[in-house]
Amino acid sequence: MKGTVLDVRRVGLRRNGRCVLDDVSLSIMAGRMTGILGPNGAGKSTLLRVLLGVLRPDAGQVLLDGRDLSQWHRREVAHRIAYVPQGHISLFPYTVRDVVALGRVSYTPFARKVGAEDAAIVADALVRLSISHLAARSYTDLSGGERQAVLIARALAQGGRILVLDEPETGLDYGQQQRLYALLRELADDGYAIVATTHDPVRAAVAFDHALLLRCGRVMRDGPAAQVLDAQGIARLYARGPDDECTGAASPEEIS
Ligand SMILES: Nc1ncnc2c1ncn2[C@@H]1O[C@H](COP(=O)(O)OP(=O)(O)OP(=O)(O)O)[C@@H](O)[C@H]1O
Repeated sequence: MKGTVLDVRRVGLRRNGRCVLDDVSLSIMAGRMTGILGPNGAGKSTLLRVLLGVLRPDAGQVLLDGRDLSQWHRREVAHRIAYVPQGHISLFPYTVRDVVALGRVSYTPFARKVGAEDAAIVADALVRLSISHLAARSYTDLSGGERQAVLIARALAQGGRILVLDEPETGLDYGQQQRLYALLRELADDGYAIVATTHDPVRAAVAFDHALLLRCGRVMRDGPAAQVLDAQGIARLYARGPDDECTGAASPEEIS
């Protein structure tokens, strides 16, 4: 499909003998914000790890720019896909500039210091996130929202055009969430492919272009966010039911 940068095709994955993803397909497209939603244990984080190439599917495949993800060198993947973890707290009091510079590690030969070009890229990322004033501050002293901005700056400095975020709004107040989603929209409008898990279906219906609803490792719905996350879709996604223990799964439903 035109604009597809990551193509998840009928992926299945077992962990410790348990099926955690079953026949999951999803197209991640440039310029689009894709949300992955589902109850606890639905397989959202597992799917993100498959997208990042950290977990390899047992069935199906993931194509990055048309080539199987497992065939790419890790460094090449790092230059294309950046991960923004959830509520990350560093144990070391690195400065904000140093944390963002970690995005350049895969470009820097071993033991070489960050060069002038890397420093300029780091500075640009700080400007983009409006956090240049924090550059010399210790990352460990920042608020949750500031840390989130730093991690997104690090992802931008990494140079990839695919951003994968794990529950990015966690711990942010309403205003910070609004600003976060406005920023992600700006990035998508600039051509970035944004893919994020979230536990907020009401916001996701408005903020995302596309949504994949997972239940028990299977796709329950997949389509335009506002359509799949209507009242009925949300109710079905989070309803208690016989598949609460994930012994069965809802039938997939295509919405276009
Ligand atoms: N290493 C593992 N071994 C066995 N089962 C696992 C392993 N990792 C994850 N699982 C199971 O896979 C299922 C999906 O987990 P996952 O973390 O992807 O869910 P999630 O949708 O991200 O949940 P949450 O919303 O709670 O973060 C869960 O039932 C989990 O217990």
